[in-house]
Amino acid sequence: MSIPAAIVRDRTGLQTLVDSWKADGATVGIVPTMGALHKGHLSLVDTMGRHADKTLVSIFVNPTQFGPNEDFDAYPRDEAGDLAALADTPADAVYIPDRRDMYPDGFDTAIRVGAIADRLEGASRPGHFDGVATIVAKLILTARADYAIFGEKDYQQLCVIRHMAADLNLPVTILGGTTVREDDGLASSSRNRYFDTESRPKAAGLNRALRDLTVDIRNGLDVTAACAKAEQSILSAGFASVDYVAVADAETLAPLTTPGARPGRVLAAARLHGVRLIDNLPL
Ligand SMILES: Nc1ncnc2c1ncn2[C@@H]1O[C@H](COP(=O)(O)OP(=O)(O)OP(=O)(O)O)[C@@H](O)[C@H]1O
Ligand SMILES: CC(C)(CO)[C@@H](O)C(=O)[O-]
Ligand code: BAL
Repeated sequence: MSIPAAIVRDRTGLQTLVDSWKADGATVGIVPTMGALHKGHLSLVDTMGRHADKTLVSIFVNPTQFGPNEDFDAYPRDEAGDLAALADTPADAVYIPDRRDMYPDGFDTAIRVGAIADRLEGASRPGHFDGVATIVAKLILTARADYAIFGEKDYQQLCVIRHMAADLNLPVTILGGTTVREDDGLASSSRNRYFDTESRPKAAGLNRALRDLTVDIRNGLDVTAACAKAEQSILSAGFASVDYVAVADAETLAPLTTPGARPGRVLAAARLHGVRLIDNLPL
């Protein structure tokens, strides 16, 4: 077992490393994460290894994307486990900055993406995507990344980042990675660690409801009725509350009232055992 060749903890170290890669003519791919790595993250690392000459994984629990009542303090942190998980993957280096390296005294800039960031997750988590867009732009630019990859599990995040990269002419190709799931359909997620043995089996109810929703929509059930049915199904599975169930345009995430006219996506967010889960599927 081998750990990734380099662990860098500040941006100067990262810039020196990237300079040496670029001097050799290598392309650089970044896999941004918040750690507590699981098989979903590792699939992104594998995919990046097939696109870029050098693969960089970043691990940083970004405070600016968490709301005041969210789980920033409790978010799982496991550096030793993460480094072990990255052994024998295509990761060439891991960037693990601290808060001061990322947000030095006087840092006072934010990127705000428009309508696509305001709906769904943006409505439930005000300011969330400002924090995501700002840190992702900073990571891409610091790493001089030719490629950056994000999972479809956080589908709106992927759309927001694509939008930002296009609007700002960032010289990077944004890749999407398909959602990796547990055997019962639950999307792999760092927050799944919060479940106990009683709540964990119930969590699969979110994906089940979305699968049924895609069938209902394809069978021509009215969108409002189909979403209401899915919401009821999530609650019946044992979830305490549902933030949203939506049928949306796959690119803009605007509500899709006439499915079939454009590629669509079904998305939902709900709470179980104090854990906020999200999931989505193509329509
Ligand atoms: N099951 C998955 N399949 C594919 N990609 C994933 C999966 N889970 C997370 N990712 C992606 O990994 C990257 C880092 O995500 P993050 O570190 O927040 O992990 P997470 O499991 O999504 O955690 P959280 O519990 O906070 O949602 C993001 O691009 C995210 O979309
Ligand atoms: C992209 C990201 C690493 C930015 O902090 C985070 O939102 C995540 O892990 O999905
Ligand atoms: N995986 C998305 C990061 C977040 O929930 O803040």
